[in-house]
Amino acid sequence: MTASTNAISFRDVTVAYDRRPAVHHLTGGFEQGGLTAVTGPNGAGKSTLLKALMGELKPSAGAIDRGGLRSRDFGYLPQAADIERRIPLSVADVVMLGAWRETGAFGGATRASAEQGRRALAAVGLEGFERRPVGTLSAGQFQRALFARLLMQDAEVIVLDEPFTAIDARTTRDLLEIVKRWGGEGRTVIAVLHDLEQVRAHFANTLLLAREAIAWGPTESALSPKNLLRARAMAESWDEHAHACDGDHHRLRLSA
Ligand SMILES: Nc1ncnc2c1ncn2[C@@H]1O[C@H](COP(=O)(O)OP(=O)(O)OP(=O)(O)O)[C@@H](O)[C@H]1O
Repeated sequence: MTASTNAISFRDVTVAYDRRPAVHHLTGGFEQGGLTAVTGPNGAGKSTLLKALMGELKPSAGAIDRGGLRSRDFGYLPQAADIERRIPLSVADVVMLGAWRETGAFGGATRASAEQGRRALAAVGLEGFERRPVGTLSAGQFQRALFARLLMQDAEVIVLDEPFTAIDARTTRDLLEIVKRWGGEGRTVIAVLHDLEQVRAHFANTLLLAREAIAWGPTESALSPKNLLRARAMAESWDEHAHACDGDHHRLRLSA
């Protein structure tokens, strides 16, 4: 992968909580256009990596080059648990939030954006749900509404954190089609996923993360049995009380 084909590059990036690295000395790039999966064991730093990419967390070392992309070029769907669903918003409200670029922070929906919102709801199979409070939706329906919002955002880079976790098979299938369409349109999609069969079937590139990169490249080779074993071994030997990263280039301290 050459630098010129990367939309976003990481150079020796470490992201730490209380000086304990969750992502450690990560170097590599997300290819421009197409689908890249981020996978790895629990606690591997996948969500942390996305938060750093979105600018929500600041690396304690290294640099992220977003290749001139601005924050408005990114559409981000955090993990379900991170999203507050008890606020009294309707499905239409949630979807129209994706149009803020056109409507402005306090502007009302234009006729064009309202029509776009209806099309987005239809695309995710939620016609007729406009007035429903989001709190009354099933998990799958809520995820569909959030995908409709992403459709409205029309972002160049779409960042998804476990978009199909706790989502029924039919919804997963429908939303996966939208993800594939985004890739086909030349958008860059970066998705944290646990289902390796899904990754192998639909994602050309994969970052296999175990706090550091085990592999980052074409999915077939990134998810080789050898790499998967190594990722698991790394996870089993993580010492949650590991020493703080002192900025050197050693790997994470592993317990004996
Ligand atoms: N806000 C936080 N404060 C302190 N430690 C955190 C925080 N968020 C995550 N961590 C720790 O950082 C490490 C990486 O967490 P992260 O959520 O990024 O992993 P993940 O790969 O997304 O995990 P999972 O697959 O379980 O969602 C874990 O050890 C986790 O406990």
